[in-house]
Amino acid sequence: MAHMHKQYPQLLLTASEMGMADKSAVVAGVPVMDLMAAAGKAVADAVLERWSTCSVLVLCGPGNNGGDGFVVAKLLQAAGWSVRLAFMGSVEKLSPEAACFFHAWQGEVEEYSVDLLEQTDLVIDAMFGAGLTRSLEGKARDMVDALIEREIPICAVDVPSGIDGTTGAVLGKVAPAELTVTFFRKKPGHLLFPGRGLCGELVVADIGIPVTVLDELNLQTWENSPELWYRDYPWPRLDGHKFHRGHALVFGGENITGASRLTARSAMRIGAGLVTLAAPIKAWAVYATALTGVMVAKLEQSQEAEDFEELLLDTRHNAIAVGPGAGLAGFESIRTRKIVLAALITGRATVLDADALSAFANDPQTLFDAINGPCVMTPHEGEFARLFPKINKSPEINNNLADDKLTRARLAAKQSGAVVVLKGADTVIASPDGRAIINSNAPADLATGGSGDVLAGFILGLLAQGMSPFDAAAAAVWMHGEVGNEVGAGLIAEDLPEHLPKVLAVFKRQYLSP
Ligand SMILES: NC(=O)C1=CN([C@@H]2O[C@H](COP(=O)(O)OP(=O)(O)OC[C@H]3O[C@@H](n4cnc5c(N)ncnc54)[C@H](O)[C@@H]3O)[C@@H](O)[C@H]2O)[C@@H](O)CC1
Ligand SMILES: [K+]
Repeated sequence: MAHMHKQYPQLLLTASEMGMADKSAVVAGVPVMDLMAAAGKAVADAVLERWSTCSVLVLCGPGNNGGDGFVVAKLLQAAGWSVRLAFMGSVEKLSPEAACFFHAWQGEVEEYSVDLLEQTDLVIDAMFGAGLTRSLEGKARDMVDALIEREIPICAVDVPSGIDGTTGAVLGKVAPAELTVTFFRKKPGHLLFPGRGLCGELVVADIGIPVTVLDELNLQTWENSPELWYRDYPWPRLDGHKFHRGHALVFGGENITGASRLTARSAMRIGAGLVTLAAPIKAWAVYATALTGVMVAKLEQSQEAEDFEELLLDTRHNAIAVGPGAGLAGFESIRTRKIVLAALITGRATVLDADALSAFANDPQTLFDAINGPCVMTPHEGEFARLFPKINKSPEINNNLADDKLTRARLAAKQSGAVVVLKGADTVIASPDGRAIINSNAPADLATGGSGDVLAGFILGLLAQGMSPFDAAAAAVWMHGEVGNEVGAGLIAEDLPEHLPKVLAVFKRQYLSP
């Protein structure tokens, strides 16, 4: 990710970072009046593009989000729409800019009342944006309740009111928008659930903030996109050789053999030159029968960990995956731990998933202490809670107001020394150095058994080809989402590696062609 430049459109800004960007824009000579006028115009334009003339109610709040609302109201009225405006707050407390646009509105200013919704076809939600600090109360809350109940189409300014733009948390209740127009850059709350599910279509509008303001901010959060890592993607070289493409090693248990097979096959599909699956002797025949391109190594009974260590003496095994189907019952748990530690002590690139994480639930520190090389952990929420029990309760988590996935993943990466892929519909990939990526292309179809085993395999395959753990994790998560979209409804985990070539072909055409 050496090429990750600050001005990439994928950068995400928290509320305070956005505030700093606004200030820098002003210092650079763009007055707040201009920013607010541009913000309001962007919203009005987006509305005019999508809806035909109708009765619109603009709900303005006490801060600058309301200021944007005054601008929208005036523009829609100028376009011939029937516009009513309701304002909550005191004019004296408005910022000079918002006050100026308030006075420019020549129509009636009404009080908040749910009766206003009677003859309303469309609502502009300019109640609260980045300045929201607590749950909505009183008339604003009543209005939101009524909006939820009546299902009137809503266009939200910046964020649907009640969403914390930094975390995606809902403070109180939120009426879902059909369209959200935000400014300059997306905010994490547009991509993290529950916020993401309430934004509807998301438009990012340029309001005249110069991109150079980003240089002054130490921004560390991006929306996942090939733009972030395609330059480091390990395409096979024409003069290459399978040995240049790495040799991945996967541990497979004896009870659930499908999981590690999916991992191994997925590592091959994404381009690992060779993949060996090491399996206990009891299950060896199952693996050997089922696998063709993937090689199978035998681990003798009750010395599986020792045999695995011996395989690791061969330094050509340059990337290792442990977890899918590794086993947790009785002695299996001890064995899984031994195998994980044997992998980590080599300092080679390692993916830890599923049982490899749960096996350390009682002693996470031993795992974290052993991580001294490139390592990617891929917990889902359950595994995360087992491995990082303190993080879910720590005060950094937005004063316990929100289940802030971004902060949790970052803290976990820092604490463990591994790249943490906190899985879900809004998977977060966090690096121990503080960088984080939110993924946004995964369809719901991916929530199916074995899907995580495939993801572990994609990461493994990219690590084997020499990609750095943060890049490999981001690329694999993105590919996983794309294949999910490619297969769509009816998807089963087995489909994922099989449809990957189609996704790779499109990706290659888009990002590798001259
Ligand atoms: N700062 C700028 O330069 C720009 C800001 N813009 C707009 O300004 C917004 C941010 O403006 P503000 O920082 O004024 O924030 P808001 O407009 O979101 O609201 C802040 C006000 O609401 C109050 N408040 C917070 N939570 C409340 C609650 N639950 N109940 C009642 N009152 C509550 C605060 O005390 C404060 O008075 C952005 O979302 C965007 O829409 C745009 O105009 C573009 C330029
Ligand atoms: K809003």
